[in-house]
Amino acid sequence: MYISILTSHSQVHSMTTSVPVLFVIGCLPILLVWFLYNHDPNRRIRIPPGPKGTFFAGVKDQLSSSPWKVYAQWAEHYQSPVISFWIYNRRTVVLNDHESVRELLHKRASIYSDRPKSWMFHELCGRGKSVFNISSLDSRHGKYRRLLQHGLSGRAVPEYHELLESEADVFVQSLTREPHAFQHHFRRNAAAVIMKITYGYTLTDSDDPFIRVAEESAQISGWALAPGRWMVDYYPIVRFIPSWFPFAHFKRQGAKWRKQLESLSDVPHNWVKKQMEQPNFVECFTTRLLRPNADAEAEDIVKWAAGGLYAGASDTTVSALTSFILLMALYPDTQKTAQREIANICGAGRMPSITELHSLPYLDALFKEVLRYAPISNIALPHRVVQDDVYKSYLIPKDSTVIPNTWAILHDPSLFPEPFEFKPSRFIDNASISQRRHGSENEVNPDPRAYAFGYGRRSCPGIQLAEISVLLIMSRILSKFEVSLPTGVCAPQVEFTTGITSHVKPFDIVIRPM
Ligand code: HEM
Repeated sequence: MYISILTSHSQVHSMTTSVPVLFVIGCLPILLVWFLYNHDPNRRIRIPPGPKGTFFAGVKDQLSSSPWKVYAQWAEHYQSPVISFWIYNRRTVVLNDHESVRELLHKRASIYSDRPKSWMFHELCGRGKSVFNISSLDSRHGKYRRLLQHGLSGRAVPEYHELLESEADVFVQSLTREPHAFQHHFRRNAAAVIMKITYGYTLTDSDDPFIRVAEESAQISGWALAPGRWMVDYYPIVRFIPSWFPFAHFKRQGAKWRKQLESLSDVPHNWVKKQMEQPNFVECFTTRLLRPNADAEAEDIVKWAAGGLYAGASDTTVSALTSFILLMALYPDTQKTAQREIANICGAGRMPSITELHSLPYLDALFKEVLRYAPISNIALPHRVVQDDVYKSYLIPKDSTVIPNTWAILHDPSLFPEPFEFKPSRFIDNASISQRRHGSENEVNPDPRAYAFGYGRRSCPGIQLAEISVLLIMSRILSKFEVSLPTGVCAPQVEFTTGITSHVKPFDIVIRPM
């Protein structure tokens, strides 16, 4: 009976049209609940807001030479410190405030400490194992960190005091002879210290063959890592194009750079091994770790960890010291206050020893203000999140590149009142230095080192060495030289270079021995 009713054509027709209608009507309450749920701004989990960009390139063409400023403007525009957008096919999330950075990069470091993959640099150039680029999921990452922390820890750094002091003396002599070449002297000082610590190698002159090797590697790495330059970084499928193919220039270039980088990184390592065959070789980071019968893997780990030291140290302290000396010319009162403090504590005309540096609170504040005002790494290095995560009402999708906007944090007026003023006294006025070091969340003028040296499991392992090296050279300059603008020259606008490490753009200054 039931079947016979259904076989009637008209009845079948009316049934087939009414079923979907009934279905939709039945679903309406569910759809309504879904709509309300998803459009309730308090409950909806959504991707952080941000500009859409174009279909192919995303926002790539909207990023100026100072992307950190653009990110900060977008954060203001979208009224959200966490913003997101596409650069080509890569989801990028920028953290513009200290709260999101602390919560995600520090507290959830186990999932936010990976690096985004650069197919050109990591795979084609074979640099995926480098300290800076290795994946946090690779067991080598932890091994590198342990070796570096051991060689650069608070206990290890005092072993380098003698070296730092004697190289600081060389620096003072060079600056007295050629004051205009101050940047060159900063660079030589940084290289001499790190080459001795890492390889036990004594620098000959500025045209030293080891320095040339290191600079060449850094230059090639810069080209291979240039954001937006290599299509293979965004569309990795193209890596399968054969090298002979007319449009496969990137593959031929990658293979060439791979060979060059391999032989360059072997130069200092093989030199140390040769030294170790001599009875009186100089002890250093590499010799302490190389065991006589170490297997190839263990030796390779030491080689890469040592390579990370030069890469980390060669340009960063140079940037801090360049900013410092230029700012001294612009802020003579600050310079005088720091000079008075040194004269009071160490005696007029005497240069502080390394152990005296900790009794100079104004110098310490000056160092912090240089790091804050002119961050060396405005956007640190990019991190990658390895799984989907939810922060407040935002979904941070797995594989997003996560960029901490250190510049925005260090210029946030709620953290650092009058952020564009250069004012070292901000770190002395309210509380003692020790209280600030691990300050509370809502503190005003917190210690900028918590941001300037990066985040989570990727934070800079060289912080202690960097700090003492920079403070020492600053103190030598302040106690032996007077820095000023040339007579009759108005104070120039402070501008910054772009790149992984940022510098204050040089302008004319006069450096006179006192
Ligand atoms: C004032 C000087 C310095 C500053 C401001 C600085 C800052 C930084 C920053 C921002 C990062 C990236 C952190 C992140 O990804 O979150 C970093 C990483 C690193 N730095 Fe430094 N650094 C300085 C000096 C040094 C020195 C002297 C060394 C070595 C002796 C060094 C070795 C490294 C290494 C090996 C890494 C890579 C860490 C990793 O990816 O696991 N840095 N540094």
